[in-house]
Amino acid sequence: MLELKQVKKTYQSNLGKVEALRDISLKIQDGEFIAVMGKSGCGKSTLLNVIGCMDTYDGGEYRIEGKSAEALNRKSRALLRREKFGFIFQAFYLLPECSVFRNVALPLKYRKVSRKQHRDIVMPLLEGLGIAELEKRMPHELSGGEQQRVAIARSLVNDPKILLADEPTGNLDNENSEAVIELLARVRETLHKTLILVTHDVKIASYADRIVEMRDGQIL
Ligand SMILES: Nc1ncnc2c1ncn2[C@@H]1O[C@H](COP(=O)(O)OP(=O)(O)OP(=O)(O)O)[C@@H](O)[C@H]1O
Repeated sequence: MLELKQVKKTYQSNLGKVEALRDISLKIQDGEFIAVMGKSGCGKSTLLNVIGCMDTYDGGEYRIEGKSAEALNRKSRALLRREKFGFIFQAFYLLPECSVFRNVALPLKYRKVSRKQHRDIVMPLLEGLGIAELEKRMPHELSGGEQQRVAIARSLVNDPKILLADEPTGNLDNENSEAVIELLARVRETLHKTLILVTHDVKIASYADRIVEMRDGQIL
């Protein structure tokens, strides 16, 4: 379970202080699918970054399976991030010079999983997501929807419990958006993941169990 209690995050910029998160309290149960919605600048990405230990917070409390995220140093935070979370972004962030297979296998390299094992881990994932035939293609040879499917495979390769998706359909047309959200919903269901997804799109959010609506750094 993930639990945030009155979490605060303030950015300092040239223009002064920005209170991106103001007393956010939220409990997310294992296996839940949550959509985070709200106007541009209301703090959705900041919330996702704090939840995924990509960013620190400066007030309140955040517990991951009962453990406080505050006490963690940089290295422990990075380890926790790698072990527990899979990330999916609007811009896919595939490495342009690497094949589909190598993009998906990349997180295994960082975990020092032997090369021999890469195929046994990556291919079933690609098959499950219906993209095994794309394994040798380069990212520029893929459609947006295919690129996002590859990014989803990469997010799953370390078998994280929690998937964090920031506008995963933001760069896709309607047809591909629907295919990607249906895939994410199926992955979450069959692999028993917790899914937290930021979206502007009401139709995409309607797939979630619960919608969290934000405004000016707060949950409505
Ligand atoms: N690194 C930063 N430095 C200063 N201010 C920041 C920084 N990152 C975000 N902000 C500010 O914090 C607030 C929340 O930003 P955030 O990106 O979380 O919003 P968002 O709801 O995800 O927006 P969008 O839908 O446009 O992606 C905004 O006012 C933004 O300008």
